[in-house]
Amino acid sequence: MTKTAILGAGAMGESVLAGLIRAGRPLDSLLVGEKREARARELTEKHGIEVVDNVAAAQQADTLVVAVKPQDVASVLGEVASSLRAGQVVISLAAGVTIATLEGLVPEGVVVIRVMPNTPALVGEGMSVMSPGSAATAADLAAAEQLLSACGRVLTLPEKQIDAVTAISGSGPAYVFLVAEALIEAGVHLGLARDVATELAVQTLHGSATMLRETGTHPALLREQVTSPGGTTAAALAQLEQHRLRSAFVEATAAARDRSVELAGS
Ligand SMILES: NC(=O)C1=CN([C@@H]2O[C@H](COP(=O)(O)OP(=O)(O)OC[C@H]3O[C@@H](n4cnc5c(N)ncnc54)[C@H](OP(=O)(O)O)[C@@H]3O)[C@@H](O)[C@H]2O)C=CC1
Ligand SMILES: O=C(O)[C@@H]1CCC=N1
Repeated sequence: MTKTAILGAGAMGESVLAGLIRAGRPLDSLLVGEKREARARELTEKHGIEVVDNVAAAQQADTLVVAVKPQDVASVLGEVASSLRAGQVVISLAAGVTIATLEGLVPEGVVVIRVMPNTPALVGEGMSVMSPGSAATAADLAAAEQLLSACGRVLTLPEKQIDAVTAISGSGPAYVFLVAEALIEAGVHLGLARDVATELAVQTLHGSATMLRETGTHPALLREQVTSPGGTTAAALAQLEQHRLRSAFVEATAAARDRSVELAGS
């Protein structure tokens, strides 16, 4: 089996790592590049994974998943560049780091694929969008898709859409977790015990997402089914409309998209 190394096992890198392990990827086909001793020990204890330095990871792996902060991508790829060889695949998860920048940081012939994942990869329910670099073949893309599909769903889109993708699915889990938090707090405000409010909110989010996925019905129709004329839901939705929830999402995602564009220039 080919070897995959994850350089930078923070929130996103560890989510991908855990997703791959959960999907049954053999531990000896995975490596992590991590410079901090204590974190390396923690990752080995938690996942049973071999942790090495970035250069050793680059030498041993066929595919490198770069999951460091956008501002650290250049230094990490600079560190491993002389160990990279033609045909090796570099998958960058970094927001705002363009394919052109990535290709300028690796030797010619190294395949670059830019990916925007999200943290539900941890439980095999991630959403990843891939944009192929100029040297990527159909076989490289198929292999990357196979790797990422262990962590959830995968789409391939042109790079020009990646900033918008980042705003919707990359950052998206944070919006959903914020909604969960808000619903739980609202339940507590209404007098429910916190654990009860949490169970109600989490199962309602899970059930609603499953219903969207399994029925394929438009969310507006599903919302109408909940909204009895003159009832409780109509009263609540009127408040959410008055507080401009829809335009808050339009403005929030535009801000995320703009920040992704801005990161490309930094
Ligand atoms: N978090 C998310 O939901 C998403 C993140 N991303 C992208 O993933 C990337 C990582 O983000 P996130 O996980 O949130 O950030 P974190 O800060 O949680 O993770 C970055 C990791 O990189 C490690 N690191 C830093 N320098 C090096 C190095 N030289 N060699 C090896 N490891 C190094 C850090 O280790 P240490 O702590 O020891 O410094 C840390 O574990 C970003 O580029 C982000 O844009 C993309 C989609 C979603
Ligand atoms: O907040 C960020 O910049 C990263 C990219 C998408 C989600 N988290």
